[in-house]
Amino acid sequence: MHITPHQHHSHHSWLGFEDRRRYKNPPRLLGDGLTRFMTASMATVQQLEPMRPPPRPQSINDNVLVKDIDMAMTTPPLPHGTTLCSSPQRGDTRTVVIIYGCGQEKIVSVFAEVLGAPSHLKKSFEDITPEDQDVVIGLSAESAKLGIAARDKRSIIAINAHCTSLGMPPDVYLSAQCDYEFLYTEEPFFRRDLARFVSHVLGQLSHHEALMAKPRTYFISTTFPDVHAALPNIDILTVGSDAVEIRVDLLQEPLPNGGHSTIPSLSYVGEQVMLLRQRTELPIIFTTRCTKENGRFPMENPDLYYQYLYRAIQWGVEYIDVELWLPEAIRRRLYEQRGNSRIMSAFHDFSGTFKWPSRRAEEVFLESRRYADIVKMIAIINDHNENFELEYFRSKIKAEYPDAPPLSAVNMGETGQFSRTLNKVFTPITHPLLPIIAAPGQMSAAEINQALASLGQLPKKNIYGIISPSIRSATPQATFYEKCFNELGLPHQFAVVERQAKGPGCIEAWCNQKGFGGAYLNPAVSFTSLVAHSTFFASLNNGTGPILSEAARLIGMVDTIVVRQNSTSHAASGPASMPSSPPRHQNGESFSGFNSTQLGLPPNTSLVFDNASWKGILSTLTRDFAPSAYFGCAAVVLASSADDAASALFALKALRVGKVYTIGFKTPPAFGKDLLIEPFTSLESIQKARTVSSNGADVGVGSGSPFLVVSALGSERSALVALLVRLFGSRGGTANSRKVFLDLADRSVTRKEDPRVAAEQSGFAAYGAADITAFTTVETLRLLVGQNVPYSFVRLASGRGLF
Ligand SMILES: O=C1C[C@@](O)(C(=O)O)C[C@@H](O)[C@@H]1O
Repeated sequence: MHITPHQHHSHHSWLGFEDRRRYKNPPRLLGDGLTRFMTASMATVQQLEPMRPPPRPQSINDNVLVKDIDMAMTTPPLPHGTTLCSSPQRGDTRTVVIIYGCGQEKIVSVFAEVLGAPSHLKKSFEDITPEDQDVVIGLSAESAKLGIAARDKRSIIAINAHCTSLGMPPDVYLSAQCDYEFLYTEEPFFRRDLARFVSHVLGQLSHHEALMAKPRTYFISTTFPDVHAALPNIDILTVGSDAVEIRVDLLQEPLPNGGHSTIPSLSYVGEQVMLLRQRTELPIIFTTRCTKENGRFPMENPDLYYQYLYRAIQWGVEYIDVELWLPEAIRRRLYEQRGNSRIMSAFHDFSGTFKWPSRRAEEVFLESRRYADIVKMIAIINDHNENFELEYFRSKIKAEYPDAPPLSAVNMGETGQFSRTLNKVFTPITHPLLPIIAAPGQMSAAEINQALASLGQLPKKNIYGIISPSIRSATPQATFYEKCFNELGLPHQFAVVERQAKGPGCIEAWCNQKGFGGAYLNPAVSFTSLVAHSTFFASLNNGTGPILSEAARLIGMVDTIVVRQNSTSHAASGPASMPSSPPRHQNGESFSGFNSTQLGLPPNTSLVFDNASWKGILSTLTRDFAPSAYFGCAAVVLASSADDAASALFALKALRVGKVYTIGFKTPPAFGKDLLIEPFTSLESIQKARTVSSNGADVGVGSGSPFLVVSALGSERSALVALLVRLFGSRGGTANSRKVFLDLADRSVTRKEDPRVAAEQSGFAAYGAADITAFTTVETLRLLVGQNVPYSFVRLASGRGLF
């Protein structure tokens, strides 16, 4: 989404008269350019708040925050589960020890940089002291072997980093002894794979809770004998999937004699998992399906399953499929040792005699749930009615065991396909581009959606991109959304429409239609202005107004409007025709006084006002860095209004940054309470922040020279942004001091200086609007149509320019 900085009408000056005199001769170091900006911006930048004693930052999970917010209107809180994003956690705080191979010590500093910690090479485990807690320690594989078994596991987490490009498998002893193992290639090196791995194994990021909160989740069962074959099409294959299953039992490791081994070796499987993870951001499901359950893994030796499945946990695979027939001791061990991975218990019955309404079915469930985060039960049936028996079983389980792990249950074969359209948790899907289907009756995401649509379960809706007339080229966005709907088999229609301030083209008019299926707003609109003049929005939910997500509530800006059914009754399912303009009220002119039951939007429907941009920002920031790189750090946010800065501030709050210096806008009241915000009031204050040492007395409250610079200033301020970025850049520019610059403004239209170039020259990793837009689109589609369209597909399908 393009972020267009607002026009300001404020004539307040940034610095008071006193200050102006004081900075007539600003400190030399800061240079003339900045001085010119400060003088020039005096006329346009809003007055900064006087400094107040900053409160201590609070956790994003503190519900207290929400209660404190004064909103113009009280809105019902969003029920649990609407936030699709899990917030970053502090996670494992043990000393991270990276074991590196011969000549590979540089991987230690990459780990350190991703984690935002210093690194230090040491000679042995015994040399590690309690002072090293926040340091990433590197040990060579040779020296690590000597002490790894005896290390203090309470204070040390050992990661064996092995470069597969060197042609040797990892050392068997080290693999077995370490806590985790990171397999990587040198050329190309995928830093985002490392960031994802380490964020997962240290428990800083987890997608499981967010996935389980989604109304429906799917995973694609890949059936390739070699993952290489999947890679060219992986972006298309994974549209609509929330996870990718690697069927380890179907992998065929080539042997020198031209044949292939019955069981692929651990080192081959490790490489295959690495390859897949390098190319997809989706969580991976690691499956060793046995011969009795339609797989190829032999069953004579259950310990073999333990070896492979435990190794998958060490590789940081997100989901581990553990078959129920395995001895209890193995299932228990894997469950206990799963770390941040999740166990998917799996049960398949191919006998044709399995009955859902039986004591046995319930026993299977009860046994499965003992060591599971998700229970999967799959059977062959003979009669269509057995699909209804499964639905009865599903609802009974939900009612009788409300605290049990989610149940994923489908029937196989053509007769069972109906159940694949009804299952909501991790429905296995296939894709026409796969060599074989993984199980009889498997359907693709498009087939499931088409089936739901023809059964009236997925009514055709109108989904809008509501843009302001200033936004460029609406057509490519429409093409992109159409492509996605088409790929997913969704019946919806999409149109980009321009919003007017009032009358038939105003936002509420687009929303108040029978066939309204949701909208994104570009640019975002403030919650207060949306509801202040709208009797329609105010009339929703029996007069309590639209539901507001926690993000939208705090940010105050709405960029996504989601339609939600209030009760179990289904929406009117007749096909909605796409109007060229919203329906007019009878008297044509005024919308005041219309009520949602007469016009358009069906009764029992709520609208959820949400914000997807902050999630786009968070995903961009955590693509190449683990959340800990930001915890407690100082950040600088440049914007010409609080509205432009609010999504970024929310993302920074989620990342628990320590302190935020602001330039150009007034601290939004909602954030003043839970982020430590300090407006730059003078050149001197900038200078001071630049030079604060991170070893200073206030380490831990986010002081130290800023690690992150976020700019929401538009193209007309490019030169200024570049100047500020240089100012905060690392002087030495060593690998470990790489900082992050995030440019929220769309610069593709101007030829002005791109501040990202200046940022990269000054030791920053720089990200621009295209990245944030793509990540935001992922979130928007999840919110609007409940489907996961991976970032890589968004980038691919939207063309180079991204809309
Ligand atoms: O467990 C399952 C479900 C499945 O068997 C199916 O029926 O679609 C396909 C398998 O790949 C997967 O592991």
